[in-house]
This record gives sequence, C-alpha cells and structure tokens, in this order.
Amino acid sequence: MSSCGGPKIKSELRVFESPDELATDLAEYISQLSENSVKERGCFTIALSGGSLISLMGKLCEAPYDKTVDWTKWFVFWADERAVAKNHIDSNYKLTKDLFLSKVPILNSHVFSINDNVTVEDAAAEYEFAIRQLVKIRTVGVSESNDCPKFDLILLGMGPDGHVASLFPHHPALELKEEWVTYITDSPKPPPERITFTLPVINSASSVAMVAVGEEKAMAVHLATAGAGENFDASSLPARMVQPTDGKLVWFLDSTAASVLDVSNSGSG
Ligand SMILES: O=C1O[C@H](COP(=O)(O)O)[C@@H](O)[C@H](O)[C@H]1O
Repeated sequence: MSSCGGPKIKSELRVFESPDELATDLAEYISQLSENSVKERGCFTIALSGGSLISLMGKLCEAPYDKTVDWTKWFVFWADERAVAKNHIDSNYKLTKDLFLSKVPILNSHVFSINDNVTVEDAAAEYEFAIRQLVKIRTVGVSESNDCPKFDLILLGMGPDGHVASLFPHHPALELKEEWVTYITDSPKPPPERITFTLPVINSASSVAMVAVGEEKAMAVHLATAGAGENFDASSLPARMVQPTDGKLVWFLDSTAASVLDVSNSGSG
C-alpha cells in the first residue's frame, strides 16, 4: 500500500495494488474503528452504501474478525437505498444482507433498513425520524457543531460520475442544509427513485471512508482529491463535497482507480 495526505481537502489516500489488498486493509480499518467506538461509546454506528463496496467488505466476515469484532454492539444504517422491494436485485439492503449481514451475528433489531412499502418521500421522512430517536438516546452520536447525527463510520462508494450515496452531479439535493435524509425521483442511474443521506449528515460523521476500484473511476478520483481552481464547480462532482467537518476522510483505492492521481498530491509512500 502507498499512503499520502490528500491536498486541499483534509484526507488520507490509501492506494493498493489490487482490490484484494484493499479489502484486507478495509476490514482492519473498520474493525479498529469498531473497537474504538465500542470502548468509547459502548456501540458502533455504521452507515453503508451499495454497489461494489459491499463485496469489498467481505473479509470482515472471515477470521480473525468474525470472532474479534463485537458484532452485538453494531448498529447498521444505509447512506442510500434504491426504491425497490427488499428482495429486488437492485436493493442495497438485499446486497448487504446476502454478502455481509447473513454472515455475521449482528442483531436484527440493530439493522435499520429503509422502508420499501411506502413512497420515497415517506420512506425518507420515516428514516430521518428513526435516526432522530436514536440521536435522542445517543445510540447515534450528535455533532457538536450542527446537531446532525454523528455516525461512527459512513462507508461510501463512488460512481464514475463522482456520485456518492444517491447524491448526483448538479442535483438540487446537494444543496440541502436542514434535512438529514431526502429522496430523489430522477436518478440518472437506474432505478430513478432513491432515498439518501444529505451532505450535512455525511460530513458530520466521525469517519468517512470512500472506496473506489476500477479504471472508470480514475478521473473522478483525480478530480475529487486534487487541488482545484477557484472556478471548479463542486456540484459537478459530489465526491468532492465530502469534507467531514470534524471527522476523518480516508480514500481506499486500487491502483487502477488511482491511476490518474495528481502526482503533486502524493506524499510519503
Ligand atoms: O447507485 C449506487 O452507486 C454507488 C457506486 O456504486 P459502484 O458499484 O460503482 O461502486 C453506490 O455507492 C451507491 O450506494 C449506489 O446506490
């Protein structure tokens, strides 16, 4: 692995020869954060996305983590979900259930999936309400700067267009300041209806991990992590708007996703 501090945005870049090496380090990283949160707060709140990220979490289900992670202290959320039934192939919940949740002993009552039986508008409102209740009892922490929920870790994938969760380039949802969870009905990537965390929630997390593999992500990775000119339109690249206020941002990249990284951004390896 080579590692370097990101440029203008306070972040760490971890670059791996292969997705397999990335997955090994990602499992260790998540396990360490879990251990720290359980020690400090008695629980670990993690918000997941969909896509390729979930298969890259597979090593967490294997030794030693299957035994060493305190799974009973985990509370699982979704940073975004597609408006499809939970057994639909496009469901982020189904993906996570099949590849991760079915393999580790996380309590069912600690899994906060998004309602697939109501409209996206209602599902977003219901999800925000549920998170507000968990913030009140401090299962989910709270940001001191803006009263937003402070998840211990938000794991994000990124599309080749730079979208994160279901926040797409130039979409008005990128501007939301008060809402914690919102919905969209015009996703450029199918399915069109989705529910998503807003940027204030993502940027209030204690840790955000951005995971990207594959050459088709290389340009978006470069633009999201490089220093940009004053005229750069941030809303053209939502991944660039992920800038935790008090938390830490770590990029996990394979060598192909990192292939266009600005060399002037690379620090010690
Ligand atoms: O639609 C989505 O896409 C992104 C990226 O997916 P990937 O397969 O290109 O890694 C994902 O992070 C998001 O959760 C999902 O809904």
